[in-house]
Amino acid sequence: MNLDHASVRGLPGVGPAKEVTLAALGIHTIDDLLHYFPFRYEDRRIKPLAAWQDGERITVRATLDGTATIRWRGSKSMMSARLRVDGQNLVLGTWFSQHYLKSRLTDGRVITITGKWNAQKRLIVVSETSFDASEVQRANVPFLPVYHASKAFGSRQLHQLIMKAIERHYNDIPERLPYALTQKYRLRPLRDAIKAMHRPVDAEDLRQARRRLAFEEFLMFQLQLHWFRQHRHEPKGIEKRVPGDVLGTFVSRLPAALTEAQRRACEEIARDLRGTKMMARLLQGDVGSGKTWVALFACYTAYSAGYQSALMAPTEILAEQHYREACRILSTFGMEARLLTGSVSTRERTSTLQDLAEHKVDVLVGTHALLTDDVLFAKLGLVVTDEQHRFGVSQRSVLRTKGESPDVLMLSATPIPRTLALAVYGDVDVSVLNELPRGRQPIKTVAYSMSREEEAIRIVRRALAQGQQAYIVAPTIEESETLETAAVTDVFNRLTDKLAGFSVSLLHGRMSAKEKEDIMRAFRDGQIHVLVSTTVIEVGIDVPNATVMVIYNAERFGLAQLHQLRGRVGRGKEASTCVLLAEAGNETAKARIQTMVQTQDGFAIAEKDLELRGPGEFLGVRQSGLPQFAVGDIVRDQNIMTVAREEATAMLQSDEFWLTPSYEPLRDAISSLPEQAFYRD
Ligand SMILES: Nc1ncnc2c1ncn2[C@@H]1O[C@H](COP(=O)(O)OP(=O)(O)OP(=O)(O)O)[C@@H](O)[C@H]1O
Repeated sequence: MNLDHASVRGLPGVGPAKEVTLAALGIHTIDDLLHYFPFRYEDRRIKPLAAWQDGERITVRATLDGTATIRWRGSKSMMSARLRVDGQNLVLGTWFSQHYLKSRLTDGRVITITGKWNAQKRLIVVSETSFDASEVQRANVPFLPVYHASKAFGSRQLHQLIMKAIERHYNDIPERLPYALTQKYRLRPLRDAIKAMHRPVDAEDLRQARRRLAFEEFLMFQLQLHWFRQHRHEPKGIEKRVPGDVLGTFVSRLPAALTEAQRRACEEIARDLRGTKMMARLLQGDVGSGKTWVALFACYTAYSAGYQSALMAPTEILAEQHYREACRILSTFGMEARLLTGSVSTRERTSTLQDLAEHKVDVLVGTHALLTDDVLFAKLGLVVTDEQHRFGVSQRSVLRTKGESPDVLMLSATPIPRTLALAVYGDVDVSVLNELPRGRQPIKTVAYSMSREEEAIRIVRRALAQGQQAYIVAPTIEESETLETAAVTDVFNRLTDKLAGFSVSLLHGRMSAKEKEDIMRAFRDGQIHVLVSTTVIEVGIDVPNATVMVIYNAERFGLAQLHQLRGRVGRGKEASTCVLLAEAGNETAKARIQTMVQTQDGFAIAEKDLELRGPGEFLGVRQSGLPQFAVGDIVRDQNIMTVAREEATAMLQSDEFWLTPSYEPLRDAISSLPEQAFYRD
């Protein structure tokens, strides 16, 4: 029986109405149903009290000590009872709106409950209660699968239906991987893996099931990716005549020597620009590693071959900073740099556009203002985008159409693991700046509870007394403006009082570009001592005299963001401090803060962040272009991805793959590929 085509309609209990509700979940065939995997599992293994973590959902056998009491608030009830767990330990059980259970909660009765543990109050907020042996047995699975379900079709009901489908069609579940491969990597048969996903016997069972399914998914993905690349039209780049000593000339005019990593990246870029292939290179640098100079080198190289460059940044402040640095470094070569943002005056804009078209401008720096139709280059040969994941997919490609196959350099201050880079950006080459310019000192990071604000302020005051500056950041979402400014204003008002005698200023997303720029400039020039800000300072601001960073409600930020923020200090010769003020949170929140305290390596932090938050959140964007997998996790399962990649490459080159019947399912999968799947830009 072909499960791909078998409707769920044939399953016991599924009539026309159920069919519709299942279809709403995207389940049409039995194959869909079998592959509708839980999005998480509830850990139902009974653990001793000592192993319970605060905030964790736990399952435990408990003996009632006394009877339950009920309190009412309006129509809502709260029922409490003392419970004995693990022998003699007493804890409190609380049931919300479940007063109907009261008559069954009798003194001395043994029950099995599942609920959330509050360690401080020694209290379990109970969500499920099992009274008799059969109920307990039913509930007694080590991992309870939880499915994305609908009101009409609950998670539990879905689970039952899936188990029925497995029972009935176990032998119909086909094998898609050839035997040789399952043997080589000791992968279990697909049917066993599917069964284990829906009802794992233990943790190892689940692990093996996930491994098998992730392998298959990744292999398919890689096969499709490679096959597609082999058949697509490779855009040809334009060979640039770059003088042989281009790097030597560039370096000779710099205010300091390049780091080894910068030098390597520059060499790679020069090689790319000389080549016939269009450059698609990702420059990944940890905070403060000096990406700008490398980007400017790329512009200089394009210039030396007679081409113009465009450098696009996600915010005005950052574009302005790049522009200033471009003027400082590139003017020594007689290069003309111009700035184009939303706040450039019409007159200036008009003259810039004219000069651009007449090739009097060599580097155009700006925000997405560069993308408008009337921005026309005479001879655009290089496009540099900073933090390109902040731009929409369509925005990124517009800039490229302004030249004839221009080379592309993407800067990223969010270090991401290599596998992820490959998955996100596809076929790019990667240069990594994993080294800081000489003379930098490590940043001392401390985590305080919010109640220790005073101590943080003392650290700020000490730095100010030595003529240094400080950043204070309060949590916000750039877009939600009313809330944000209120929070920042609060902190600002308090600090203005407490730091009397120093100049304290406020910076937030609602200010005009001009206001922001004025404040940043004043801060850069040392006229402002303390900058209280929202995350608008997040990207790229470079003020070496700032040595203290205090972050309020640090638990609300992602790790990558905290790392970015912290990277604003420690950019000069003085020692710097970062204070994370955080509310005590759950384990994940604590783990995040600890990671920040322990390491300053952006790549290590990025991996941790991905592990704790998931890739979508890490990049902060839904449109990140990350491929979604049902089971595999591009971060946690990086090794599997690497193996799948190698296998896919080898497979496509082997006769066996193209000729042997056992590879047929994989061959079929390749040909059913929608092409746009790989046009990311
Ligand atoms: N090789 C070098 N030696 C000394 N200083 C350098 C070197 N390269 C860059 N710098 C300086 O280091 C500072 C940080 O460089 P840059 O702003 O390019 O960092 P970045 O990689 O963009 O980091 P971030 O993403 O944190 O902004 C700048 O002041 C820059 O002038």
